[in-house]
Amino acid sequence: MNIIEVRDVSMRFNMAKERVDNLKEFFIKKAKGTLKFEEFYALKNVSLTVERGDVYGLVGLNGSGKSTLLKVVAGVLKPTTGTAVVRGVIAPLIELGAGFDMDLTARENIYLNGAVLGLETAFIDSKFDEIVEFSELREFLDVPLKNYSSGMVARIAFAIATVTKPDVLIADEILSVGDFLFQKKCEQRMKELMSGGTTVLIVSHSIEQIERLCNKVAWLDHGRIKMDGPVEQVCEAYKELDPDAAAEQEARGKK
Ligand SMILES: Nc1ncnc2c1ncn2[C@@H]1O[C@H](COP(=O)(O)OP(=O)(O)OP(=O)(O)O)[C@@H](O)[C@H]1O
Repeated sequence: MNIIEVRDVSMRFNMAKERVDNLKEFFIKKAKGTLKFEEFYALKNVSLTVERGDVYGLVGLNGSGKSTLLKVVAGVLKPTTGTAVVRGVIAPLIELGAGFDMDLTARENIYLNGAVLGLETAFIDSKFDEIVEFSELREFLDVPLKNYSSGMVARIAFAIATVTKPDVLIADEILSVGDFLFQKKCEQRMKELMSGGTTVLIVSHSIEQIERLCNKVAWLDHGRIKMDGPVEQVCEAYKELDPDAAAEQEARGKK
């Protein structure tokens, strides 16, 4: 049974061709019709299916469209064409700090972020200690999040998102900002969730991590799926990527 179905998704962004320094200038140019945009496709005809229980990895060079695809699956971005369907409750860990207010303390943010994820206050009350234990940040609970390091924010975000046993966990590189001990702990919790039936869609630049965690992988290249399938096969091919060929291809793409 497919829990995630992405069908023929393309995502177009309009990129400004010239620099506009302020809002006033933007509106004047807009009113005059002199704003120039260049269309850019971050994703082009992407289709993929994730089955219940899969741990699905996305790999690809910088700018290949991995985060954009995760955002489309999480419903944060509406694709220009195509559809993305997820059958179940999603816990998105997409952008560090999304769903947090940096001026509030960690304690307040646990409730705020919980509410953003649709959790009841009574449920957060009952899980509060578990979240704090997992993130190992008890002594910083009353410190505003703006004074946290990125790894500390990731700890809180991961602890809240995984306290619910979601149907689908979507994680974008967020684990990479945690130290190696915390990464281990996150992987352990992900494995627990997976054995409880959670499906995982994860982006990582660590091929070792992808090989350790995933059973299937898609390799994105300039917004298209270059290859997908069993983890060994795709990772082997991706690791073979010749840096000179990649640079040449990159240069051709920019022309
Ligand atoms: N909101 C946006 N407006 C314009 N262009 C965007 C926007 N978001 C992403 N892009 C462009 O889309 C392309 C794909 O970006 P994306 O963040 O999905 O890549 P990625 O594979 O996750 O890269 P990385 O490995 O560097 O995180 C990039 O060229 C990026 O500049």
